[in-house]
Amino acid sequence: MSRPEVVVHRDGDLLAAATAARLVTTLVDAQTARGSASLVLTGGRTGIAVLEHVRATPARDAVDWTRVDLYWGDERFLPAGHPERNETQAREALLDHVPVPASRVHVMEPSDGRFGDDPEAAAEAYADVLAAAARPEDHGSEDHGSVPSFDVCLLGVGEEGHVASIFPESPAVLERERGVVAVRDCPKPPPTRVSLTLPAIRAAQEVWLMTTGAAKAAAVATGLTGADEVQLPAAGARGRRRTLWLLDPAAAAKVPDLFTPPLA
Ligand SMILES: O=C(O)[C@H](O)[C@@H](O)[C@H](O)[C@H](O)COP(=O)(O)O
Repeated sequence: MSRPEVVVHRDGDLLAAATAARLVTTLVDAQTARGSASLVLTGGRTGIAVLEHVRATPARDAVDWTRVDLYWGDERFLPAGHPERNETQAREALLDHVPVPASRVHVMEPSDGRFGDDPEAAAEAYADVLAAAARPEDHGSEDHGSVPSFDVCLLGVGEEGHVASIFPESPAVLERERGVVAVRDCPKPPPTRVSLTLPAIRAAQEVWLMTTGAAKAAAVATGLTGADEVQLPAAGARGRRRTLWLLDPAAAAKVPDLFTPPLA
C-alpha cells in the first residue's frame, strides 16, 4: 500500500481543473499500457466538479472513451434518474457528453431497479459485477472478494472523515470480507446507500481523495497523521501504487508542515 502524498491547489476551482487534467493523463497512460482504463467515480461537489472540468477540456478527446470502464464508489439508493443519484449527476456532468458505451458504465442499481427497494440485493449484484471484471492478477493481499484493480478511484471526504458511504464506527467500516455493502441510517442524506468497502477501495492502483474548505481541515489532518480507519475512514483509503490527497489551502490548513508542499 502506498504512503499518502499531498498536493495543495490555490483554490477549489483550480483543484477541480488540475485534477481533471491529471485524470485525463492517467486514463491515457493506462490505455497506452493496457488497452483500456478503469475509473471509480464519486458523488459530492468536488467529484462532480472534476467531471465537469473533464467535459470542458479539449484534452478529454485524448481519452478513448469507448475503452473506459466506469464504476461508482458509492451510490445514493434512490429511484433511477433521481437528481440526487451520483449516477445522474455524473451523466449530466460528463458521461452524456463522451462516447462511453453503455456496457462499460457499471451503475449500482437504483431503488426502483431489478431488486426493488432492497439495497442488500443491490450491493450483492454490484459485487458480482466487480467479480466478473476482476482478472486473476488483480488479487491483492486483502480478502475483499474479487474486485478489479481499478486504475483510479476518486473519493470525496466528509467533515467527519467518511469516504464513499463508509462512515466512522459504522458496519461498513468494519467490513473485511465483502467488497460492496448496503448502508443504512447514513448520517448524510439520503440515509440508504450502497458503497464499496475499504478493502475494495484499496484494490485500486491510485486513490485520489479530493476536498476543499475549512470544514474538512480537521478530518484531513487527522486522516493524514495516523488515525484509525474505524474512527476516520479516509485514513484507510489507500491505493496500491499511489494515494493522493488533493486539497485547497483551507482544507490543508491543519496538515503538519511536513506534508504540505508549496501551492500548485
Ligand atoms: O455520495 C456521496 O455523498 C459521496 O460519495 C460522499 O462520500 C461525498 O464524496 C463526500 O460526502 C464529500 O462530498 P463533498 O465533495 O460534497 O463535500
